[in-house]
Amino acid sequence: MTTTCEPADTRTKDARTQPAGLPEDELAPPPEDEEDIPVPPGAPSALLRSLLGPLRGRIAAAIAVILLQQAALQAGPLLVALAMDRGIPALRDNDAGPLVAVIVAYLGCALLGTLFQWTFIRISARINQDVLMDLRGRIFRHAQRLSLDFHERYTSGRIISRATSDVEALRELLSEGLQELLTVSLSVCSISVILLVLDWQLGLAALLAFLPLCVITQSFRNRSRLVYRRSRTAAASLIVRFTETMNGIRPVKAFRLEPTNDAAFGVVNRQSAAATADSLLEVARYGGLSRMTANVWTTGVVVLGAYLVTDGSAELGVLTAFVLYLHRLFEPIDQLAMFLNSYQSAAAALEKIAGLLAHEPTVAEPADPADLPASTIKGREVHFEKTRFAYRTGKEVLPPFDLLLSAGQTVAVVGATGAGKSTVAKLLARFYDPTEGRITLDGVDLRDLSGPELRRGVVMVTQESFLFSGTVAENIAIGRPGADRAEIEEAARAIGAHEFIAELPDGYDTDVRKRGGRISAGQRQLVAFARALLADPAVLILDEATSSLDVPGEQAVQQAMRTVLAGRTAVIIAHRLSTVEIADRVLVMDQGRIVEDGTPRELIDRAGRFARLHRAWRDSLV
Ligand SMILES: Nc1ncnc2c1ncn2[C@@H]1O[C@H](COP(=O)(O)OP(=O)(O)OP(=O)(O)O)[C@@H](O)[C@H]1O
Repeated sequence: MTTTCEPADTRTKDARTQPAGLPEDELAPPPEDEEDIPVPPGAPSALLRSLLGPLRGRIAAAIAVILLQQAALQAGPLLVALAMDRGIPALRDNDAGPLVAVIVAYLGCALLGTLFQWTFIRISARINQDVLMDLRGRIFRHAQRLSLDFHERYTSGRIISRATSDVEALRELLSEGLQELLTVSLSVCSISVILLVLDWQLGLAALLAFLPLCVITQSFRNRSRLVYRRSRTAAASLIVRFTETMNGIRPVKAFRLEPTNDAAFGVVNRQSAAATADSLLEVARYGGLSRMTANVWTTGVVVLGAYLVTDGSAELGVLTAFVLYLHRLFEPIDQLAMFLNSYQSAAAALEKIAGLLAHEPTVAEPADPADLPASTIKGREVHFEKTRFAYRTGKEVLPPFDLLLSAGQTVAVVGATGAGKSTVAKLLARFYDPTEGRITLDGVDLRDLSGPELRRGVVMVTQESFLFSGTVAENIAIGRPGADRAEIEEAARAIGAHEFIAELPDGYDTDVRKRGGRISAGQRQLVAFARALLADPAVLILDEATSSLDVPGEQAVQQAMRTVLAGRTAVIIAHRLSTVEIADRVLVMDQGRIVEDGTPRELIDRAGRFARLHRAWRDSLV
């Protein structure tokens, strides 16, 4: 029933600006519905603040250490100037003292610089790890909290790309970019001050270079922002295509979809490559322009310096230090380009992560949860009161719908495909909330029940009987976390699953591997029933698998159903009419309405829709 609603074309105008050489329709970013998740203004910066806020102390320590490292580093050329203008003249007068002092100071600074650099890397590595761990945890927790309607349109691949490739973009910024930014800004500030102190005229002439450099940087930022957004979208599309294909590997094999998928993957792969190439082109353009500006400027300053030295208004040692400092001033421009590269990529990633984290679940936990009334019996009364429901994108599936199920009743719901059977079940399991009206459990609105209370109240066993990676025992224990081995085995025995589990290579400790590859569909259903039996809910919903089992398998499942349903209120979406025989009541649905309602016997005698279905089924058995 899971659908992926991909709007026809959500490309932005800018995203359609493609580089030459590849066909335009291929390079357009794949249609994505991410525009459906608006990013509230300020959300990315608020997220960043909330991530860095708790680490304020360590960040301050990192900045202090990098300041000290810069001081040690920038002292180098000053000491060279001192050696040339004071040390060497003193040596000519047979006084080696000043030169030796300068050499010792130079070596000391180099040693301290290395030490501070090492300390900074240690502190910043811990900050990075903490931020990334926190962020990954938040994405995982939030994605789990989000409602089913969200997951139906925001594919799992996209969530994975938020938690992997987007977090990776942030990691790059934090682990390399931030250090570069701190080093570059500190070295630019300290060198600027030194240059002005050494010679204010030359210093001013050198610093004027920042005017054209700022213009070039701003233009790079504006141009690259769009390219990086495109690049993040393309990276997500790659992961989406990958996960979708691997999740659907069985239909892929069954329909020999490999060539078609190869072609489709090739398109997103090329889109991603083109986006990355565009971003690198921007970096190269920025790096080239800024370096050329810096070189032209350095030449001009050296010419001016040479003139001042000839004029006698500057010393040669000062000009030498100036040239060394100028080299250091402009050298980090390449680093700045790399920083801006990681910054833009991380900003686009942070925007997408912030959008996901700001999205609130539509099926929310109640602020003031209510408890279910105490009951002496296992089952509870279920009441759909004037319930209407429409999926986010579609027409109304349930027109005003009223249904009362008494406690302990086993109800089978039948009807043509698309009649709304699963929708009724999913509303009762509170996967969605009704658009209008309410659904109550012993008179309490499902919306007022807390998560744990709802889990005790209603459990749904879905068609796929999904098994998580882990052992068979762990899969059964999902029904009641903390259940001991005896309880797990008791549930399996009651369901009739013990025999086949005992025959598995490691019995209950057999790893079912991904999607229970090692056990059959019927056995998977039995494990799912044992899980439900252990959960012991008041209301159990079974969305019966459509796959036809062999006769012994079907009988085993029928028997297991009787055990698991005993005493509780049960709703079975019945795809096999044999299942209906264990029901007290049958509902026939058509276009979201109940068109027949009665015991199986009554409906067969009434000669209506169910009777016709039943007759056809009986005839097919002979
Ligand atoms: N997630 C969804 N988003 C939008 N529309 C949906 C969604 N799930 C179901 N529908 C639509 O709601 C209607 C009822 O679907 P539902 O799955 O409840 O039918 P059903 O009786 O259970 O069918 P089946 O026997 O084939 O499982 C159908 O028209 C279907 O297309």
